[in-house]
Amino acid sequence: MAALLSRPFFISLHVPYRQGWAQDLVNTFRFQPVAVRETPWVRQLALCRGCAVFLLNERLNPAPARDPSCEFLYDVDPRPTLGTASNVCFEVDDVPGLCRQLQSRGCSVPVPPTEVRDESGSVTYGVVSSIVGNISHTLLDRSRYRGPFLPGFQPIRGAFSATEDGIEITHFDHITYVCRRGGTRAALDWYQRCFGFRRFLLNPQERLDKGYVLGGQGTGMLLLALQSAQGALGHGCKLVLAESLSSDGTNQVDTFLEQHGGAGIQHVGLCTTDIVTTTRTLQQLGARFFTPPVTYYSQDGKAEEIQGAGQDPHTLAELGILLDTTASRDKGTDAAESPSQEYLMQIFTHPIFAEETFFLELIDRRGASGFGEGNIRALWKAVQIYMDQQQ
Ligand SMILES: O=C(O)C(=O)Cc1ccc(O)cc1
Repeated sequence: MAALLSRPFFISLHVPYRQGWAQDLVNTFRFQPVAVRETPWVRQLALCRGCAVFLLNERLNPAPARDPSCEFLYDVDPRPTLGTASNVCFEVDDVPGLCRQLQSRGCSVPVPPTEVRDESGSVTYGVVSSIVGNISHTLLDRSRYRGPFLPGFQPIRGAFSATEDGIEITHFDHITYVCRRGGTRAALDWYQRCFGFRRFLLNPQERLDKGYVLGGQGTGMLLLALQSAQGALGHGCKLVLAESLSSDGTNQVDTFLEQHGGAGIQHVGLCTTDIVTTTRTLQQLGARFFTPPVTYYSQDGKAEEIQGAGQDPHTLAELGILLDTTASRDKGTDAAESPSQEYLMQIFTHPIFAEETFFLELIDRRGASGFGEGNIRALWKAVQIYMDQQQ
């Protein structure tokens, strides 16, 4: 029996010491610090917005010995020389059973099932390595724990009130991986076989055997999408796998591989219920977003498409928000044309670390559970323009 995985409980970021990323997530994106674990060697800070939790990990001092206080709890150390998002934690019922099953399928389990407890109860976790780059998955059973976060962490109270500050972020919508060339199929098979994820079509144009190919052969990228078995209920996890098809190595996927030093998590989609207000507030706080090419809003029928969806083309153009009505509702692998009132809106931040690697996305789904072909093309072009300007 494959595991039934729900939305990630947390996504772990590992950052070099004193680079200020925690401050950025708190001051610019208004993630709230909820719990901290600090030893002389490591600092782990849980930052939360709605149900989206980032665990920000910093090594303060080189580990002198194999002692638990030198290690990151609920994770493995990817030993980064640069910022990286490397762990996605899923809550599961039976950690020992799932770890045994994964091991019998040939998976590496760097942290075997381990119990951690404090006065509020106990949790069991294990960590399994993904076959994609530096990614690992923490499998966690919190059912016996009553504390606010996890044992080993101290709660932080009253940092600021996250209510009614104009930022409506509810949960992680999807996680997009960049795979090495030729690696997406193997990643697809691994997540299907080991975690019971199911393939879904990004939009009605995608062919099941080919995947979604963006741009011409030799220039673009290949995308494949998966969702966890609970995805159909709207509480699962969506994964998007991207691979470069370019022959000259100058696109955003190749740039990620080069600057990240291999495959890994490229971006995380944060679900919002009000993308216009949230984007405006975040821009005022200093967040920087990719602006789509000017031709995006003037292309044939775009203004009508936006108006038909009940949105204002001027507002979306002013903020740089993309809107797409081609993203299909979840119909498994037999996606059909979706009614026009279903649509989604997206906007992508600039990379949040010093390198052109990891970024965030805001996504506002209005009935559409796929991904917008026009939006992905627009992001692709916007990033190409930005990268050309950086050179
Ligand atoms: O639209 C999304 O959120 C995706 O996840 C698709 C995607 C994948 C890779 C890119 O470099 C850009 C867009």
